[in-house]
Amino acid sequence: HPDRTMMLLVNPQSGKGQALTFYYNHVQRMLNEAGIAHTLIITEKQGHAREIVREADLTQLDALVILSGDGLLFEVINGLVERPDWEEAIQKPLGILPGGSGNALAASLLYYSGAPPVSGEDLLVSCGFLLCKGSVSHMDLVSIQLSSGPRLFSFLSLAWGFVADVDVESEKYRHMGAARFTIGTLVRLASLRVYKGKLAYLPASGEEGDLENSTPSQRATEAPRGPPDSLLPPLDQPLPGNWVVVPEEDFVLMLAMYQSHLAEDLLAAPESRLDDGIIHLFYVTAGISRTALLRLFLAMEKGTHLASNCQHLVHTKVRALRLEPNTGLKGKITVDGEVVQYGPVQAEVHRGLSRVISG
Ligand SMILES: Nc1ncnc2c1ncn2[C@@H]1O[C@H](COP(=O)(O)OP(=O)(O)OP(=O)(O)O)[C@@H](O)[C@H]1O
Repeated sequence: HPDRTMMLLVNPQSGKGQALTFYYNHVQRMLNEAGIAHTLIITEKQGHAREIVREADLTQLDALVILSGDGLLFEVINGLVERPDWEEAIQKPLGILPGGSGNALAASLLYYSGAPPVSGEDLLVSCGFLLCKGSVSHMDLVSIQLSSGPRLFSFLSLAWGFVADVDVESEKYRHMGAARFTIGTLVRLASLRVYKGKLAYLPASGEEGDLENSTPSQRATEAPRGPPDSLLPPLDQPLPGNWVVVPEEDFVLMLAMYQSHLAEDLLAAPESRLDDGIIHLFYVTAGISRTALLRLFLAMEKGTHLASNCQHLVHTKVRALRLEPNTGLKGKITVDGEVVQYGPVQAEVHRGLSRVISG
């Protein structure tokens, strides 16, 4: 009898297109030796994993594991939340084996475990060990409301401006693996620009309190999937008085992170923990020089960017935030690295809503 049974979803196209090779070279043997039975599912197209997870019988499974980039896990999480039994389904332990080009969650899990940082196939093997050890932790999810469409549940990041542009534009360098972000950053630096918008947040310190006379901020037409947002008024309504409005309206980037790593070699939020219930909000205001911005990104490899005392970089811990970009100007917003509708967006952290195998 196997000790555990898992569903393993593999995106053969992720990263440099080596995920299946990784499976046959490393993962299959590791799982067999650890007594973990697994059903291998090779995803065929975008949205496939989401469909499978929405319909799957989860009762016989101990975990859902993906061998891919962060994009596939985003689909799995949102597939779970869309189920009528979402409350139970979102508790199903998730596992991640890095096969993509970003692999931010995999790198974050290794970092939380205290092991020294590694990348590429070494990261895969290390994450394989964490998976086989099998201890499970809670993981924060952040609900994301856009001006239309259902809520999204995010485990990694919400980005606007420079970082979102690099994320999207560097897609074409995917075959380079993790180096894609370095190349993308250099290319974007050459055409550095300002993004205009309004940013506000609810600080993580002090009195939070749920919304008084809580107006449900989910649209009435939306199926009630996922926990309600208790800190956010509807997107078109004013914010409560305990929110902080950022005085500047000219930005180079906004990045909200809830894991430590933005990519394998980008330690963006060194203080972040899996289930601390905190969104690390970073923004860089306009006026920063190209050199200073480059220096920040280089420092991020070691996670020392916050010690650099850059006047244009602000870091604060929040429970919720709202961004209203000036939509007259072009720009991009990404959630866990996936592009979403450009326009007003707000987010609220749901502490420990999901569970992940963290070793
Ligand atoms: N067989 C497939 N062909 C094309 N796209 C797929 C396939 N299977 C899944 N996808 C989609 O590809 C997208 C990217 O996947 P994923 O994020 O896992 O890899 P990646 O982009 O290489 O990695 P990263 O997000 O780390 O950069 C996801 O939206 C996923 O749904």
